[in-house]
Amino acid sequence: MTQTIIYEASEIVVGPGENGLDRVDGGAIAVEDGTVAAVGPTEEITRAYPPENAVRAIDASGQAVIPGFVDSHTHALFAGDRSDEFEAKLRGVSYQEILDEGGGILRTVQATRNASEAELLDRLLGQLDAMLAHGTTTVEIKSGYGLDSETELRMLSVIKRADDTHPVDIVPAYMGAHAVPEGRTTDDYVKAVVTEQLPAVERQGIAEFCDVFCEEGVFDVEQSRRVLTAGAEHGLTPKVHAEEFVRLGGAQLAAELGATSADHLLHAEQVDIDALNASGVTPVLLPGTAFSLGAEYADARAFIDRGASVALASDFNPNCHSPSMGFAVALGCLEMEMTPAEALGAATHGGASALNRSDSGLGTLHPGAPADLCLIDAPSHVHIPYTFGINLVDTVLKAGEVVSDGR
Ligand SMILES: N=CN[C@@H](CCC(=O)O)C(=O)O
Ligand SMILES: [Zn+2]
Repeated sequence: MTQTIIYEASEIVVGPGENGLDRVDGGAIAVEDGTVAAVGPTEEITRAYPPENAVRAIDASGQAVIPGFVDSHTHALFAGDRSDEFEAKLRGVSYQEILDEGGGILRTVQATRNASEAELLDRLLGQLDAMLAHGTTTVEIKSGYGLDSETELRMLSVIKRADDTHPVDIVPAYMGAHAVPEGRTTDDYVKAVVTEQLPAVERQGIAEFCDVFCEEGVFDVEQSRRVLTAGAEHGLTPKVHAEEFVRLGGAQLAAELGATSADHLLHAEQVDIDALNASGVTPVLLPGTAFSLGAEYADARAFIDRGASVALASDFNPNCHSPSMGFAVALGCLEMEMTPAEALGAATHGGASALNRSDSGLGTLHPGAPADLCLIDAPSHVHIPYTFGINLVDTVLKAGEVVSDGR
């Protein structure tokens, strides 16, 4: 028996195709065993999969169906509250001035070290509820607010427990090299990451990726190379925070190491784009960060026009306090000259490639892909950026099961 059939949708966004993003107007989608069995025009699909024979039949008249968002870059697990820094930034204090005075990441580190595992889990589950309600069905979450073995492992353990209990799939990334803890030199701390934290992270066996903040005043290219090379020796795939505030060389490092993604890239140049393309590194663009910092946006057109398949992610963190992928899509269109189809593709199958998960069809609704999808209260995907500031996500299915009913 067909598990679920969704029919009469105004539009179904299927995934990348010959002309960009394939869509079906007046479409239906059949789900069996948690995956997409068939997608196409309603008449054709309902003939093969009659709604009366399905366990669940959803009339999607007036609604569009899109793949669930794949948010490939977040720091969603943290304690504390940095809304006062938001006000300071509005008064003109810079992100790096705040960090230099022990605020920013270092303040979240203090709060996270002081939080119990139960408190952290409770907080993360709340964030995941918000993400799911906004249509995110897969999210990458980094550690990096511990900066010592004990708290980094605690963060990863909380990420795993949340993944085990919450419908949103979590991809765990270790980011001990997120900042240099107070009282340590950078080289001394890199040594601790390489000789103490990484072996412990490997023994724990939760993290899949290793990320580093390659940035002026944080970790330089050589230090970042040491962290990522050691991470790879401990079984972790590299990712790089690159060219966020200045052009330091993180993108070239990502290309050299064959990283899965290079993220931020606000100051990347043509040669960096070409190097990333040549090495198959997915560029992850984070417009919410530029928006909240009042910074220049990454040049999405330069990437796309050079043939890169970019990802858009939320970068949800205490400095960019929105987990909404719909908002990232709106910024992609309104501030980065992306078309709605490009932005939605970047937020779905683009995210899957930034997490090494394209092979499963994640981020698409092609037959065989996981049935992770959202019904939205609008007739087409164009309404997602067009109706910025409003959450259009109604029902969400994860692996074919209804996990959020839009209420
Ligand atoms: N740039 C470094 N890390 C985060 C910010 C984390 C924070 O400010 O707490 C980012 O990706 O934007
Ligand atoms: Zn980040």
